[in-house]
Amino acid sequence: MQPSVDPSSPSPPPLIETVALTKHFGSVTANDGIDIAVRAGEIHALLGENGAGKSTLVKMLFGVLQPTSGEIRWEGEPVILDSPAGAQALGIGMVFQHFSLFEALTVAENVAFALPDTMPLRQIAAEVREISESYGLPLDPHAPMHRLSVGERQRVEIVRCLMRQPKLIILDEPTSVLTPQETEGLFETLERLKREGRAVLYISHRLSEVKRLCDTATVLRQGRKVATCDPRQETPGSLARMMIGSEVREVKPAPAHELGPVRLSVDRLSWRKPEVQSVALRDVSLEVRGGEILGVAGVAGNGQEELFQALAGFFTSAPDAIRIDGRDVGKLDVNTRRRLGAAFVPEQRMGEAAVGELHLSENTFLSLHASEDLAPRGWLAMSRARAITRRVIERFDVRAGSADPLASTLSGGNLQKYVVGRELSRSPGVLVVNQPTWGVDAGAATMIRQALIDLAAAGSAVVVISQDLDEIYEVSDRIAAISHGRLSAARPVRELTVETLGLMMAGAESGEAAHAP
Ligand SMILES: Nc1ncnc2c1ncn2[C@@H]1O[C@H](COP(=O)(O)OP(=O)(O)OP(=O)(O)O)[C@@H](O)[C@H]1O
Repeated sequence: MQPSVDPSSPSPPPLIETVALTKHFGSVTANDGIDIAVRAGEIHALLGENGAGKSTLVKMLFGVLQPTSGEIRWEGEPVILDSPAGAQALGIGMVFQHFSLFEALTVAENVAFALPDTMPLRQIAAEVREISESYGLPLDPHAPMHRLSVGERQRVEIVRCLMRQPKLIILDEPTSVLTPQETEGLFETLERLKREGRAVLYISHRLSEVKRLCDTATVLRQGRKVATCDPRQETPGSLARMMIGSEVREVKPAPAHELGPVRLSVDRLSWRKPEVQSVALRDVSLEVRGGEILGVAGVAGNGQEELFQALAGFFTSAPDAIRIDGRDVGKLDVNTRRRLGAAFVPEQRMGEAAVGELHLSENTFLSLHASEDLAPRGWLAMSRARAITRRVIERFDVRAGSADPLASTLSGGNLQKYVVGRELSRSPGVLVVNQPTWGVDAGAATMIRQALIDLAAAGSAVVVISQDLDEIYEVSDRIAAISHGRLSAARPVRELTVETLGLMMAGAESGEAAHAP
């Protein structure tokens, strides 16, 4: 006999639920009594400003961090998630923002590392192919990792996660590294996972994407839950208001100003890093005058990193291939270029721009000791480094648990604010910045972009390398595109449509050449 269904029976419990979940780091309360419920078959956004507590919450759900108090329930039952392996065994998968893949291994070999049992590599390769085809995540299981684009690497992480058949998939800012086409592809995959009855917990600062994709949103502010809503009923503006508690300001364009002389120039620079996976720079030339911002647009992996490294002096070139304020600097190292008034913000905030194990003042010292003379006659002027750090924290609203925290204890977006603020603190004559607002919330992104515009308006030459086309259009006076290591001629922003820029990013020098037969 069929069991009869009682219409008054309660709906199934959420797949995962937290009750008063709390996490303290010393005196910092990163999560304060959070209740969140994620149901099977929904895409649930987790929103909040930088430092609101999103990463802390998902790390507890994946067993990386242990709660100070509160409860996690899985399918209605209290559970203790004391390791990622334990979370995975229950059916929880996570795709982190920073991938953990081995360059020298193939796709299938990388997947093999994440699997609990020993499965023959041939079988793994076959399953990778099957999953990648059925979920619209095209991958060659035998491709070496170092050949893969950022988007393809993320697919490896997702396929690796799906191999375990998770019921809940957590994604931390998955679209920040993707091209618009790759983002579309990812959304289709997530929709399919939802149709299969799996749940997706999705951290993002891109509110228009959240509105389009997600069924529910939980909003955190300063460690507390402030709202649960249906983002489809909201606007990006109303979501931002819930996160911040006030309106997001708009970027103000620079007042009309005269351009000064050329402050940064590159003349026919060609270069290839010894590493196999690097992109060769080919005959790159550019000029930036005082008072202007040159935006460099491009899909990740087209030589942006190499261009940044060339300008910052991570490697040397012919003396006159790069000039700062009329001086040949091609042979000079980064500190000497800094002494000449240049400043640099690399894409990798942790590792390249900041050392996690050091306090912020020590990081300030490391980066500015040459340009700010913080080690006169061998004395370490740490009190000056601390004073600079205090000013940066204040001006850029860096939210931290103490006056001089370890860099590793800052949330990703707050560390980015510190790094950008530190480099801007000296009002450099030349600034080169790679992905200035990566991982920062809408309010902080506005503040950083405004600071770049104000710096140029005061007479500096600024190069902004960014994958975010909205950002490129918002801050730049002229835009060039980088493709396969070649930089197009720069065009004034007013004359450049997104379509033309798209063609330039695809390698057509003027944007029209792509139409040629
Ligand atoms: N290991 C730690 N030690 C001390 N404080 C920490 C540690 N990890 C995080 N915090 C603090 O906890 C708070 C929440 O950080 P969390 O990384 O969860 O924020 P977030 O919402 O993910 O931010 P973002 O959008 O910038 O990534 C921040 O104030 C951060 O400085």
